[in-house]
Amino acid sequence: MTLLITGGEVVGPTGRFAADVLVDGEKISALLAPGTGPADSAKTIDATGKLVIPGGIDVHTHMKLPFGGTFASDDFDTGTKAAAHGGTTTIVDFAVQRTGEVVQDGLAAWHALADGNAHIDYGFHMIIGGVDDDALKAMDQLVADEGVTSFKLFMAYPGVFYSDDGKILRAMQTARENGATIMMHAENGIAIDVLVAQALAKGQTDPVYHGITRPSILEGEATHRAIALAQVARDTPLYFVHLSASEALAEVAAARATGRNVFAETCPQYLYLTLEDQLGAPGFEGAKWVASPPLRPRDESHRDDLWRGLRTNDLAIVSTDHCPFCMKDQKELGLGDFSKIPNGIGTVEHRVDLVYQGVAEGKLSVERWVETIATTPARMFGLYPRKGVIAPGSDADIVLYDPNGRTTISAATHHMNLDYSAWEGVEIAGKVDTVISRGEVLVDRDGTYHGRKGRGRYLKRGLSSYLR
Ligand SMILES: NC(=O)NCCC(=O)O
Ligand SMILES: [Zn+2]
Ligand SMILES: [Zn+2]
Repeated sequence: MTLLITGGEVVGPTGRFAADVLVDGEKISALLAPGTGPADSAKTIDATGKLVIPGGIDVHTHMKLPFGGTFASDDFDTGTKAAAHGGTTTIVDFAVQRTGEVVQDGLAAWHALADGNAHIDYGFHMIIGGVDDDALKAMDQLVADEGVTSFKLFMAYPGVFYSDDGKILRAMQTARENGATIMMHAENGIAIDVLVAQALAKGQTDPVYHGITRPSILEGEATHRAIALAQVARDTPLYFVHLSASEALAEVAAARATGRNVFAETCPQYLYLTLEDQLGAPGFEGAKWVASPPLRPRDESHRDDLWRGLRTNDLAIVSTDHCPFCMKDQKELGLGDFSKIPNGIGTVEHRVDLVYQGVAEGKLSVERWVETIATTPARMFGLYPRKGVIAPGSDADIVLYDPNGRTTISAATHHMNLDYSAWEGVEIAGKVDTVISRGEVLVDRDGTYHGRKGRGRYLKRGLSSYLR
C-alpha cells in the first residue's frame, strides 16, 4: 500500500526543506519535489503547515522495572501505546541482570515482557548489575548474537545495581574489545548512602531530602571518575545517562574537547523542573518527582547549562528515563522515609513536545530538536539509517508535527498508566499531529488511535555509528 505525504517541510540532518514523502509498505520509497507525487496513491495525507520528522526514538525507558519492592507502573502495552501518542515510534528499554543472575536470563525475561505486547518497535540495552567472569562473557554473546550492543553500569544504588571501579574497568575493557557502548549512571552512591543515613537519623524524611542528599558535585565526581576509567580502558565509548548537573556536563565537555568517545543524554525533567519547585512541594507531594539523579536547585545554572549543552552537542540526546510509579501504593511506600520512595518519573508520552518547547522558546533549533530526539539516538545505538531519518529505504516511522498547535499536558488525558502527571498543566506551543510507524498510521489528526499491541517488533541493534 502506498502513502503519499504532501505539502510538508521535512526536517533532517541536512536541515529543513519542502518535500513530499512517498511510502511503499513499511519503507520510505522517495522524497519528491512538492506536488510531483503519484496521483494514484492508496492514501494521501496533507501535511501543509506541518513539520515532517522521523519518529521519535527514546533510548532510555524502564517498562516494569523492579525497584524498591514494586515495579514501574507501565508495561510494554501501556507504555509503548503512550509513547506512540506522543510521537515516539521506537524505544530502547533496559533488560536487567543482578548480582548472581545469568545475563541471558535477564534478557529473556525482558523479551517475555515485550514480545507480543509492544505497539511500537523496541530494542534492549542490558543493565549489568553483577559484573563477574560470566557476565563479561555474556556481553560478548549479546553483542554478537542478540543485537544488544550497549550495557548500563551503576556507580549508584549500592547493594542493588552498584559496581565498584574494578568491575567498571573490567566491563569497559570487555566493551572496548567487542565494540559495545558502556552507559553509565554516574553518582557516587557510597557517599550518597552516608548522607541519606545521616539525614534520616536527623528525622529529615520528606522527599526534598532525596535531592539534598544527592548533591550535584557527587554526580560531577562520578562522571570524572568514569571518564578516567574509560581512558584507562583505551577510550571505550562511554555514554552518560540522565545527566542532570553542570558539574557532570563540564566533565563531559572537557573530555569531548580532547576528542574522546564520551557522550551524554539529558532528560526533560532536568531541563524544566527544580529541587525547590517540585521535589520541595508541600508534604509528600514531592514524591512525584523523586528520581536519580535528583532535580537540581533552581538558582544554580544547571538548566541553562543543559540547554547550552544540547546546542553545542556536549549533550547529544534527550531521552526520558521513563520509570513511572503511581502515588497510590507505590510512591507512598516512602511515606515517612524518602529513601523508600521508588525512583522514577513518567515522561515517555511527552518528550517530543517538551523538547519542541525549547524550539518554541528559542533555546534550540528545529534541526537540533530532530537530532536529539530521533537521529542521534538512532546513530548512537546502532539503528541508523533504518530508523532516525526520513530517507529512501528507511522505515516509514514518520511524525507530522504542528508548530501552530497547542498541547496541555494532564493526567486527565495522558495514556501512561500513572495516577498523576509530573507535567500537570504544562502548556506546549506545538502539537503531535499524526504518528506513522512502518507505514501504518497509529495516531491520526483527530487523535484516534489505530495501533495495537503486538505490532511492535524487536530490533537487533548494530554497533554505534556515532563514534569519533
Ligand atoms: N532514574 C531513576 O530514578 N530511576 C530509573 C533507574 C535509573 O535510571 O537509575
Ligand atoms: Zn540510572
Ligand atoms: Zn534509567
